[in-house]
Amino acid sequence: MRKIPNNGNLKMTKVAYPLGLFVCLFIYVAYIKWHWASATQAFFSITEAATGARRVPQTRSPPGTAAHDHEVFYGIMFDAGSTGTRVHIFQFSRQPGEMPTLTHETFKALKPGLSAYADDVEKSTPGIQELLDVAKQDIPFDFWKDTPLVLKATAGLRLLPGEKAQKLLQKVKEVFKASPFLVGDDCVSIMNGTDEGVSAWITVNFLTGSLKTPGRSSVGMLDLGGGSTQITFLPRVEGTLQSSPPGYLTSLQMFNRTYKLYSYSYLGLGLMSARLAILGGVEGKPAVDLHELCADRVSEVLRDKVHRTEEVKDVDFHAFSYYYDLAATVGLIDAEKGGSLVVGDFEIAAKYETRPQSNPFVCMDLTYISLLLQEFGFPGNKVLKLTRKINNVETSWALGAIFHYIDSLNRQKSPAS
Ligand SMILES: O=c1[nH]cnc2c1ncn2[C@@H]1O[C@H](COP(=O)(O)OP(=O)(O)O)[C@@H](O)[C@H]1O
Ligand SMILES: [Ca+2]
Repeated sequence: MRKIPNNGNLKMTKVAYPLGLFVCLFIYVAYIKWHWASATQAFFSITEAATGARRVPQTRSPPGTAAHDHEVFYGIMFDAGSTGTRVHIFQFSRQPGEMPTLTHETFKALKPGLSAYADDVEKSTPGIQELLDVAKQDIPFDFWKDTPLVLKATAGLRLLPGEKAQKLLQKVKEVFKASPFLVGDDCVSIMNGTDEGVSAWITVNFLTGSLKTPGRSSVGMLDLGGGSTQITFLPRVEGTLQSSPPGYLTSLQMFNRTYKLYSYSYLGLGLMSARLAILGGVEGKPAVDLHELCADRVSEVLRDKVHRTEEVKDVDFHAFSYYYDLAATVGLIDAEKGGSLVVGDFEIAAKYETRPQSNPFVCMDLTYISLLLQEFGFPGNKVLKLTRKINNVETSWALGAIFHYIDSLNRQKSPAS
């Protein structure tokens, strides 16, 4: 029997050291990789369950974004306003480990508002169906069942008797439940006025970039609807916080920050409700100076209704809805692009409005806007930005509200986070 030379042990040692080192290295790398993967997975799973996020090739590339492997998800928000119902279909994209970004919005509006069907709720369904069809065409089939569908109603339904409003919401809920989208029990509701103002503030500040950039100063927002009007801004002056009556300050938590906002919604001071209030008291005598007569009535209607803050003079404000529409109607801004004006322009335009035949309300509407802004505390030389869209997205409360809704879905799925 041949004896195996003993230098085998030496050879084994020579091989074992590098092998052992390699195995250790392998285990270390595998551990790091697993640890990283489970950490990021935990982050994704929060939103994955709630929003149906999944990895797909990009369907619509936002400008300047490479079509990488990333998640896409959608959210549908119906705005049941007092003068019309609108659908906003939002497409979001998220790179691994990053915050979602809004990549596209599809928008469609119908008139009249839901409250017009208060006495015949069945008639409300074709319009809702039509807007749902827009969502079906816009969102790829695979995403339907994971896409949250929500309707929030504003002043029109707030002003209806409770029972009538509930019947309308119940009808919408039936239609939503029969749709292929993700529909929770809270899918239709009347939004409170503060949430409406705060959501619109979130929208403009998200779209102008101030929410993402700490330290960048925020902008205020002014929304003038048909039935109600909102003013929201982030006070910087202690006096504003001290002097605000109860119900005018609200706390918002967003992207790990807490904002103490001044926000108020005036129900009944929307443009259409103001018209009713103004005209209700006009006596049938011929007007000598239409603007003056009108201004007197508007002043009466607004008397002691609006809280004034000194600080609004110093905050940059974006104004939309009827502020925008009226300014565009009389040529103060470009109807497509929007623009800036000073508050006093509304009064000048009201005085010189010479087309009462073509639009009998213009003078009154401009006067109302002018006096409303003065009541808020804006001086005539205050510059306002009038915006309908920022980066191709509608400036409306809908985007802020879908953020909030998706966030609450996530928290329901993952209460510990
Ligand atoms: O998403 C939107 N994009 C553009 N304009 C909008 C949008 N939402 C509401 N508006 C505008 O709001 C005004 C009507 O207000 P609305 O019907 O929402 O009343 P409400 O807010 O008092 O319920 C109109 O000037 C309409 O053009
Ligand atoms: Ca509105």
